[in-house]
Amino acid sequence: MRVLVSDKIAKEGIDILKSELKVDVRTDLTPDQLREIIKDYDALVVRSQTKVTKDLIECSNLKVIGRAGVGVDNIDVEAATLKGILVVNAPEGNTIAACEHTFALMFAVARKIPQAVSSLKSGRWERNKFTGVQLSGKTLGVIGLGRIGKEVAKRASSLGMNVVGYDPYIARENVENLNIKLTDLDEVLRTSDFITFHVPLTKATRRMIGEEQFKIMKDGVYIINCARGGIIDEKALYDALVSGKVAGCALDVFEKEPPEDNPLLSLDNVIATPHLGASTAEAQIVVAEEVAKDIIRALKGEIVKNPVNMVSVRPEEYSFILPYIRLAEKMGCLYTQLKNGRIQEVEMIYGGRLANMDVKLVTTAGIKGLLSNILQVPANLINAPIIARDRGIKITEKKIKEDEDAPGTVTMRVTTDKEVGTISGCVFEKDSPRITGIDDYKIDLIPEGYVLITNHKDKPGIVGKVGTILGKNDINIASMQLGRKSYRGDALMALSVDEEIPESVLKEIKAIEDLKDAVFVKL
Ligand SMILES: NC(=O)c1ccc[n+]([C@@H]2O[C@H](COP(=O)([O-])OP(=O)(O)OC[C@H]3O[C@@H](n4cnc5c(N)ncnc54)[C@H](O)[C@@H]3O)[C@@H](O)[C@H]2O)c1
Ligand SMILES: O=C(O)[C@H](O)COP(=O)(O)O
Repeated sequence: MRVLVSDKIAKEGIDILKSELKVDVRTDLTPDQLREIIKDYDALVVRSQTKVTKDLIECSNLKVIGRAGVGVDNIDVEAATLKGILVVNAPEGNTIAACEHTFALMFAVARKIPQAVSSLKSGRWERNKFTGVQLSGKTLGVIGLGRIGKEVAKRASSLGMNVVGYDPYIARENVENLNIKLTDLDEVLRTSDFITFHVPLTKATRRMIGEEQFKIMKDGVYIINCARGGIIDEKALYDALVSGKVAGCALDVFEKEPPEDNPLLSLDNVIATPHLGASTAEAQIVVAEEVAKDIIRALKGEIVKNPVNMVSVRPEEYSFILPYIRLAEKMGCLYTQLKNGRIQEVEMIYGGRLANMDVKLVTTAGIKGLLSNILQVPANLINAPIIARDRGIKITEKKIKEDEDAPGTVTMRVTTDKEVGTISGCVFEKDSPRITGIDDYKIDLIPEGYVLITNHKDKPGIVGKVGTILGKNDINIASMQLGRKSYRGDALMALSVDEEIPESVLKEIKAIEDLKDAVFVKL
């Protein structure tokens, strides 16, 4: 497996990649050169510089794209998802670095440090020119209270600042102990002396601050943006800086990076750094290591720690849920081999301990299994929900919260235009998945290898006839499961066999009297 690293990441991450994969580090590539070679790689590792466009994704054979950092706005995640490419990032490693850089910028803009340094170095001693403002006692507006925003708020309080925050997506309890007044955007803009941004660049946050928002702000406000260029309209910011509405501004990020002839950089009251928020030795080691480990996990087909476009599993539930992920996929795979009809709805029903867990990945695995035998391009854990949605399949989850101490059970209830069918399963002991039911029949089948499933009348002789035909054709039976609805009523047999059953042999089996149907499945 080959990995291309196209932005500079720490050596520690490269070493981890090299321990298992063939790694090329090429930080000098033009977009055209990258496009030319990308088809030869299974994985791509980037920071914010490489633009992973739809076009690049479409001409690649990538299985995973790793972002050594938080923001994935340089990656067309939607295009990757549609192609079934996993995107992973390293969201926690640079939180403190970005938070500290925010304060570095806040102090620097408040005390005009860069301007004073450059004046002094050019031989001047201009003490009167560089009087600053104090942070203590001022109100800091924090827009976005995720990992970085919260760390900023915490430290601001200890500097004696009053903190007001805006983040419509977090629960109040999440910031309860942080001494923040959580309020609406207008109030934050109206009451703050300093405003700092910690939101991702999304459709909703792009230009969330423009001419109208500057009008609401206090005269002489200071702006710090260590999140993403594009969140603040740069033209409106320029005008506000020129008019004096904004006293000073500190930018680490720009709408276009590197900024070419950006008029903001010509203003005395603007200080700036070239996207250095995450650039500490410590943060770079952690993000490089994190992303490298996830790249290896992804290429091995293991569950990754920081998926961007796949539902994740809570770390504490990981080892319990993992065998159910495999089981659900087998259940889906069995269903489509066993039954016909256009799938309209899939209900995943969870019981026992599973009913208290986040089981989205188990559901996704079930859908992946259902789609696995019917599509040209195979479904995977990334694109299965999208493929299902595009095919008009409704997916629901139900949790039965009785008997929470019992082992987890999962039932896949599939509605097609012909019938409603169910497959049930359970994981015995530590890692021993079983199919425990097909429709109303109770069985105990290890979902592996080749299985012959028959529907027949429960009467003496039928099982023997099937066995004779298999024996005659040198097909070895590994195990047998029988389920029946009632004595001498309808019955189901699941025979695990060691060899593939050819169509001609299956035809012979189907011709047995009182045997209604026989299907050969591969699990
Ligand atoms: N300058 C740098 O080098 C640097 C370093 C790290 C991160 N960043 C940027 O900082 C951003 C935040 O990082 P994080 O780790 O704190 O991310 P995070 O996901 O933990 O936090 C983002 C917060 O923004 C909130 N949010 C989203 N949309 C919003 C909206 N429309 N209005 C208000 N709040 C909204 C979310 O609810 C979330 O709480 C990243 O997306 C990245 O772009 C920059
Ligand atoms: O989103 C991030 O992680 C930061 O913006 C850091 O970007 P970088 O890895 O290009 O420094």
